[in-house]
Amino acid sequence: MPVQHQTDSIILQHPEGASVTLLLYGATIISWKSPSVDSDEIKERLFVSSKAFLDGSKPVRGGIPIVFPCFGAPALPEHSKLGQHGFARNEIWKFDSTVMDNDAGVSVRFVLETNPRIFGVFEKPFSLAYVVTLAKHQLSTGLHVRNLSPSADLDFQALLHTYLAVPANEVSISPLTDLTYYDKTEDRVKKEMRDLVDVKKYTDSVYENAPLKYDINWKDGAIEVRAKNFKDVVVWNPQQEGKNIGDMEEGGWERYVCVEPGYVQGCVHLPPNEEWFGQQVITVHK
Ligand SMILES: O=P(O)(O)OC[C@H]1O[C@H](O)[C@H](O)[C@@H](O)[C@@H]1O
Repeated sequence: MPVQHQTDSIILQHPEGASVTLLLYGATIISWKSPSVDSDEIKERLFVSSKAFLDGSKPVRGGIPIVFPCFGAPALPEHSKLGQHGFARNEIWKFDSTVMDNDAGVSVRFVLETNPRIFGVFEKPFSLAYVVTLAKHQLSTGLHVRNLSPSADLDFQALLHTYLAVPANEVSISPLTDLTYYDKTEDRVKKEMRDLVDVKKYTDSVYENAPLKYDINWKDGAIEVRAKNFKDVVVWNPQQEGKNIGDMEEGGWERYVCVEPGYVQGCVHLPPNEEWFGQQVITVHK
């Protein structure tokens, strides 16, 4: 069965070996396995900490949590009751439909609508849909945000917090040269001078108006991330600071880099009754 329904998760299975496991909690993808281009060996492509909570008691430390409607601590007055990274990553989403199921791939759609708990912290009428598409070497994740208000804008930030399983001390991310970024580790704005960005030291960088296509390379691997409408990208690896993260496994920071396409500098002002779509497409090249 290409789409398997478990009590609290959905498993997608591609005929040529790729698979995805998604928790309904947060619509968080917690596993993406894919063959390499030059071999049929199936590898896990996402990092999830062995200390992550997968029981819905806390956002998952790894995989692809969805950040909405604020990134980091809330900045807008109407977001003031929200926690870090908003509520989408810690609400239970509903499976909506299988969008596609053929030899090219399998695609499923999830939805999140408001509920009394969300309404208590965020009164704006909205609906979210998340479309996950699995192909042999590719995972696409698209977030649709609909403003259900007939009269007021919906202001939000959104981001896909992707933990790529890579050797962090070898990996490079490019092209980010000449971009302006906010270095959260130093609380200041900088210009990126490096052609190849690494995460050998504690890195928490928010690149603004980024090129929407990123090459993530290391000795034995190559992954490309493309984005649509997520104009910014965050590169995060805590290095030894990871010891202060309760649900991070010891040394986990050596096994991933977060490359997070998002709209997080400023926010989307979505007019009444309109829809916005942001997407990332991750392709395994090696
Ligand atoms: O610990 P979390 O709430 O999951 O956030 C994890 C990280 O998310 C983003 O990458 C932010 O830029 C970081 O500042 C933050 O530490």
